[in-house]
Amino acid sequence: MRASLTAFKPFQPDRPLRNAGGIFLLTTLFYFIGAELRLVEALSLFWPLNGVMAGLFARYPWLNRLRYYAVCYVAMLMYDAVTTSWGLASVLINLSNMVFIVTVGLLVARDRRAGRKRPDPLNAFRLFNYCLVASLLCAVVGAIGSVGIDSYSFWPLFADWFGEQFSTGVLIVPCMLTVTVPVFNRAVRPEDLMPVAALAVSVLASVVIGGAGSLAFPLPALIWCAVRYSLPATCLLTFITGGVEIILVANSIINIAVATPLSTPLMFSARLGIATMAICPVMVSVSMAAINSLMQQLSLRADYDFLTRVYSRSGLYEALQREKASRRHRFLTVMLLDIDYFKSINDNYGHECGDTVLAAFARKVQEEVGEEGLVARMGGEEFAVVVQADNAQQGIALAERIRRAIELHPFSWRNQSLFLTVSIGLGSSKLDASPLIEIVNRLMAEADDYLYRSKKAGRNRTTTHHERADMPQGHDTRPEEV
Ligand SMILES: Nc1nc2c(ncn2[C@@H]2O[C@H](COP(=O)(O)OP(=O)(O)OP(=O)(O)O)[C@@H](O)[C@H]2O)c(=O)[nH]1
Repeated sequence: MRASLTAFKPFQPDRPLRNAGGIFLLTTLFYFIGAELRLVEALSLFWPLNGVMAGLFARYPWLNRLRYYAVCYVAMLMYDAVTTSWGLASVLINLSNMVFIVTVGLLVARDRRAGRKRPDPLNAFRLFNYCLVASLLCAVVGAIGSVGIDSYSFWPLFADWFGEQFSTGVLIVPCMLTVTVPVFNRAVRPEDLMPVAALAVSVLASVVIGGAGSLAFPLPALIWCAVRYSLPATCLLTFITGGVEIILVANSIINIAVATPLSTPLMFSARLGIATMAICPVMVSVSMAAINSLMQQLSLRADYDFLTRVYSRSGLYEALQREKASRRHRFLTVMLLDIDYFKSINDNYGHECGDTVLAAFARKVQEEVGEEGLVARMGGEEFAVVVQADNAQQGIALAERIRRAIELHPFSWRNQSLFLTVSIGLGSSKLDASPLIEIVNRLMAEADDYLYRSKKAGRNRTTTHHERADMPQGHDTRPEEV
């Protein structure tokens, strides 16, 4: 179910007709929703269309084409032609919607071209400013267009247009840019729902207590959501909270002016307050996303070797710490692998070739070891493999498999095939009650000793303390060498 939802892509660069159809349908749908929320004949209480379409054009940069904007505009005009008697005023009013959509769409597209894709706090703040600029421009055109069909003069209309566009834009555009199919990595626990519960309680408190300050009641709960949930979830919850607050204020269910009746300036102030509040959780959430991604990068950098993508020395010990509980087998084998005459690769083909070969070598070893063992780069051209097995022979057989695989593998470098060999020293023992790290350290020293012997005996071989009788069939019979 999730896979098919993820695979579904409503807009694609090479499907112009489908894109145009999608834009037409979405415009009509959100125009309908906005029109249904109209308090009076003229202006809507909550107008999601501009935020949704601006977010759509911002999310899919290839939609930033005159023809797609035209489809959107035509859909609005057609809706008005069928449902209102605004006549020519509709041309100007809908042009104001387009001003908002195009301004945000183009400004975000410009950001993308500048390579600012990552969710960082500055991007969130930039988005806030883009909505501000787009709302001001939209309000000028919208107020001029509305003067003829409304009893208000220009400035109250301008304030209404601006407040409405700005608040819905700030609430909806981040949502549109981040919305994804949710991923639940583990079962939802009751404590995971606490921030949402706190949010519901705080909105309820706004209704019960009332007054201008009550609009800010959900802020701490929203910040809690930002810390606990993902960026898309935070944007969605912020949007829902802001939208609900606007509707509750407009219907006097949240009474922010106990003594005076609801008027346009009051609504203007409420919308601005909600929009300003909305930026806080989004900024906290993007900060959290940036910190988490940095932490992940740092721990990856520490745990994995950057060049070869296998564990680093410290990463190996971290992984062993995690493995300590699972002793599924009786034996542990530690191998040290050292590429033979690696210096000559650097000397003959250059350091870049040496790096490429090291990465390919690590990949090949990892491929042979599979999921069963841990591969780490201990430094330079020396690697370690740690595997659990049912007996010592399994470890020896794996070492020989790796050695043969490397010997036969053509490492390619600029249309040439280079062949390498590897010397392996091996230590293995029964798993006893000692801590795993202690056993590994002991076996590592043993493996190092046998690696030295492999090198000394002529390289391209595996050496271990196991007697010939213990060795798998078909093996070399040199004493102490497999
Ligand atoms: N390209 C590249 N070379 C490295 C890296 N780390 C270590 N080396 C090189 O690996 C070479 C190791 O050389 P030696 O220790 O003399 O060993 P060897 O040439 O492999 O010979 P034996 O181990 O005795 O078979 C040195 O030339 C190092 O500069 C690396 O990250 N990238």
